[in-house]
Amino acid sequence: MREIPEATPVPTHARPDDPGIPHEPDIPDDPLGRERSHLAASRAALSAMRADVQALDLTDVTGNWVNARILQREITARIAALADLADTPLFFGRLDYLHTPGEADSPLPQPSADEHGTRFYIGRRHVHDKDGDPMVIDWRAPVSQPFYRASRAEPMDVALRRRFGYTGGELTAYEDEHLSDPSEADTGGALLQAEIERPRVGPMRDIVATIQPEQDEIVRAGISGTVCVQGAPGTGKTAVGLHRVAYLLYAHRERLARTGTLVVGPNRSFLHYIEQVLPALGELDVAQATVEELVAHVPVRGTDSAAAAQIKGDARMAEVLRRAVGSGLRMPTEGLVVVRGSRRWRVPVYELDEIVTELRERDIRYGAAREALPQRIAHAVLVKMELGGEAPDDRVQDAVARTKAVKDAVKELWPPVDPAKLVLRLLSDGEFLDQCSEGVLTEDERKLLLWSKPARGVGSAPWSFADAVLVDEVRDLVQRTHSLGHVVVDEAQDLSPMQYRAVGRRCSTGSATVLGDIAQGTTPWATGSWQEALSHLGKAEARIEELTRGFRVPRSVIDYASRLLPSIAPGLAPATSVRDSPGSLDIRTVEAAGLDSAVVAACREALTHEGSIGLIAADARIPGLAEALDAAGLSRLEPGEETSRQARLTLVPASLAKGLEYDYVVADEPVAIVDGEPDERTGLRRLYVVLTRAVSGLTIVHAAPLPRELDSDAR
Ligand SMILES: Nc1ncnc2c1ncn2[C@@H]1O[C@H](COP(=O)(O)OP(=O)(O)OP(=O)(O)O)[C@@H](O)[C@H]1O
Repeated sequence: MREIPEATPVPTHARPDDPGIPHEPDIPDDPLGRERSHLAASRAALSAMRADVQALDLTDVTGNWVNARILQREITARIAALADLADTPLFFGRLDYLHTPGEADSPLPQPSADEHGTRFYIGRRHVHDKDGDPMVIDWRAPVSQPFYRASRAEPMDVALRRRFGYTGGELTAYEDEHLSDPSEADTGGALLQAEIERPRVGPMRDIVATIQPEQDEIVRAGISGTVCVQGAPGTGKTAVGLHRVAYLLYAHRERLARTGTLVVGPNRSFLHYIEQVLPALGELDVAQATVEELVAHVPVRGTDSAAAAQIKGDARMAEVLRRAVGSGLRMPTEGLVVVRGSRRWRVPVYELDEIVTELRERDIRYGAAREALPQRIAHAVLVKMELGGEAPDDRVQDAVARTKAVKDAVKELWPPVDPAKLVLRLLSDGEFLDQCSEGVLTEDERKLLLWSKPARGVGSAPWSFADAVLVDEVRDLVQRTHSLGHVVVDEAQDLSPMQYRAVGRRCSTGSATVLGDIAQGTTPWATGSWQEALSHLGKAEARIEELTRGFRVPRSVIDYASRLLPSIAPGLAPATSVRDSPGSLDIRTVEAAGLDSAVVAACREALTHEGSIGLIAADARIPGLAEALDAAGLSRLEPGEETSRQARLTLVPASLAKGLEYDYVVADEPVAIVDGEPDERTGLRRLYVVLTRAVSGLTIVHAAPLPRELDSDAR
């Protein structure tokens, strides 16, 4: 980070004998020095906390080795969580309250240096001294909230908000806002601005020091409701989603430890990119998966045409599958006889009919009903036994349920369903498909669904990703999918209705955070309305929030990319940019023969700047550009590979650019990016994604004319 001069002189109420400041013999009398000694004392306290945990003797407290191992694992995790990371400052802010929080009505007139509890240092984790008094407060604690939300208009009882600036782990600057002092002017926040504009190297980092009020509202929203965030590129959706997970794990740790949390992202390189954020916030117990991974019940080796995938992803398929699952159900045509010893017990057909009808009408899973059926039949037998003077107990009922007669009847009336085999039959057997989709799908749609050659077995069928989602739906119809406590779905605009259902059943009893941007939807089934998407997710009552303040893309670049909005998402407001620097936008027109070498030259120039570089091109152009870079001796990374100071250039196929960002982006031949998609709107949306990945500058290199939508006169 850049060195920032001290923004504000000595705060009036900070004295060396303040409670938050260690009582050391040589306490510096300059404010920065005092803050540094609080940092040093906090680090010492943290290492004492760590040493305490390390010194725990488990021999007496654990009765057996299983307990000992569980405890040991927890302790190892706790020790790891208490590590003092050199490059993550222990605290980044300070709040001085006017009154002791929780006692807002208390008559304390001014923040007093003698009052404990009025001053809080805000950091990534809680640190306390040997007496248990807090030295650093977790950013997620309620007393930290005003750090993010308080304003001059609503100071939330805060007298002073101080932000700290660090250079290479050293506390080098601070900046104050006296929120309750009407005479102080708004200084704009140079530290905040510098932190936001810091160049990017390596994976995504946390934004815990600079979360903005509108983001904080989403981060701290209650766990019981689902929140959906429509956000323009770079407005912090991904960052907000990850911080929300960290917040929920803090506020509802026990509940979520039991039920689990999951982040769903569009692809592995995206998940690699965000992978470091939660551990940096001290949260390790969060699963990450793509939708493909969630539904990996069959080996996917086939692909669908866009038209076929669209139908397979249509919500109407849920009804087709429901019918398919129920297609094997039979009503009884004859009674059943159970032989026990010398006696025979008969369940007449009308009684079986009643049992089956009652089970069919109940809202339970196919598999659960199938498990209940033998017990119901056995119970009917038991009643007869009692009427016949016998006194059977529960074991007799179980034994009756296991008799061949009952098992045969169950197989006949309620046959087992193998989800993959059922979907295989649906996609191979035209008659069966007709029967299940009567009145739901058109003739043409059915034709699109059928495989050109019926598949012989589950192992060899040409399963596509969309088919795997169908199998997942059937699995859920047979047996309820386990629901997690909270699921975050990023880039959600690209999910099909059937994929929403797949994600939704994984949080059916929990809640979700849905993040996306309609303008960045690049699948043929991309959602046009969040309301509709949320109803497929099973969360129609979710709250929808919109973010438009962009933290990534500089003004000149976002204004340019936003020229595409009227064609790709007419209803959406263009993003603004909070970045002070207007950024650089450079559009170079070259001869077709010189395109590759001009692109290489642009990359070379970009490498003269600090930070990461992304060369983004249509997927079809990637092999050629890889060769050109190799020939020029420029080393390149694959998306998802970590950038370092030595290797900073990533060659990114346009199809994988979503969610990623680079300090400088070189965009190759926009028209090729548009033409790489099945239709023009999708192509322009893909281009919009590509043009909005840059943090500091964008260079566009093209030989073919640019799409006319980018031409300001054509708008
Ligand atoms: N409050 C903030 N302070 C500092 N940086 C921020 C803040 N909010 C977001 N950012 C940064 O802005 C960049 C964009 O954020 P993020 O990737 O979460 O946006 P997004 O809305 O998911 O974008 P996209 O739609 O393009 O995927 C990231 O580098 C993120 O760290």
